[in-house]
Amino acid sequence: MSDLVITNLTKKFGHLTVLDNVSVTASDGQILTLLGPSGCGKSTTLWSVAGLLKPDGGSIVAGDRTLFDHGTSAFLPPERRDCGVVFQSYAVWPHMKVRDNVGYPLKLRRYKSDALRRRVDEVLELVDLADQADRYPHQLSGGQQQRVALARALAFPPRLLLLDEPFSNLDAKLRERTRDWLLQLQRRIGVTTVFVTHDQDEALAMSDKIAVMSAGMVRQIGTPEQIYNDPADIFVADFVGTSNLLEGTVISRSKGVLTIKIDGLDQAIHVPSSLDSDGVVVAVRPEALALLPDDAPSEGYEMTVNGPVLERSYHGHHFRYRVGVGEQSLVVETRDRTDSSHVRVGIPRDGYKLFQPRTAPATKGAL
Ligand SMILES: Nc1ncnc2c1ncn2[C@@H]1O[C@H](COP(=O)(O)OP(=O)(O)OP(=O)(O)O)[C@@H](O)[C@H]1O
Repeated sequence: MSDLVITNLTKKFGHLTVLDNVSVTASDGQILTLLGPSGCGKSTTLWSVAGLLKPDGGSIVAGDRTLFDHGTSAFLPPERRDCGVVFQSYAVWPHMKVRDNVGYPLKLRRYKSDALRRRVDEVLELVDLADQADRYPHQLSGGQQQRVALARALAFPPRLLLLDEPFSNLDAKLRERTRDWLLQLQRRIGVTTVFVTHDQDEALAMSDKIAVMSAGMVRQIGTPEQIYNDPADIFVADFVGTSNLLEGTVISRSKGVLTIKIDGLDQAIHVPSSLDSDGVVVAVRPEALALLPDDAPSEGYEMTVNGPVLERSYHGHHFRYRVGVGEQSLVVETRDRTDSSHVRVGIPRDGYKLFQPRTAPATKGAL
């Protein structure tokens, strides 16, 4: 088992910089998730850790072993890194029985047949596939094949478990069950894990730590709660979960308090902030908003806005309303039902965050 320390990792494909000084760490036994949109460099980072790609700069250290260090030209070949890798496509061998798939890495390491059989049985037990050992992959469901891939990754106890979008091919229900199951298993064996996904729900549910990436860079590193509740910039606020992003203009500032006019509304709000830009974006989660009667008092809220209900839909555990705010709109998610065509939306004091427009870092304060 190992800590993982990735420092200033850089990778180019031709002129395209795919990783731009990526630095991130995982403590022993943690699940570190690389989260970001397609093409942001998640898999390139993971493959660099596995040794399937050679970066152009930086270093990767796992425990007391340097896997890669550009400075000293160190590059440990993949077969000596002891990484268990699981890909989205399972990549199990169709012509081999389950037990032979799982035993393959042990065969490569010249395990004697008794020890090999014992370890294969042990790992199949671990992934709940003991009764499938003598079947072929095509006789198994997608979820079971994914567990064969996982068993193979765990057969020779890895220092690092690397999971590249492992649930993508599973349907929604199975995906959720497999995710819960994998989380429990990871906790039991305690192997340091790097998990790649573009699915924010998966990232929030699975991780000790999330690194949000975009365009080859790490935008924010934090616990799931930190990432969700205190996003560092608009990109993170928008990518992780749903955020309303209301654009506004600073009309005056005095002693650390900004007066802001939300575009399209006459109304001004006064908020403590050290932002020095002329424009601002108010980011607020749909579930943080309150839906009030049109004439409700505004006390207790930082801001209330009145507007027409443009859309409404029912989602089982909540209703979702889109409320017009001048030219903009706010999505409100609440258990409260209303049939009114015009409502008042309350934005609570600790329920929003101010950003400079685009990608500048956020001010302190809860979202
Ligand atoms: N072998 C390669 N040659 C050229 N470009 C590549 C190669 N591998 C990846 N890229 C490019 O590098 C960028 C990052 O790819 P990467 O697979 O790491 O992204 P990702 O975040 O994992 O995306 P996805 O979720 O779609 O897999 C992409 O623009 C991709 O097209």
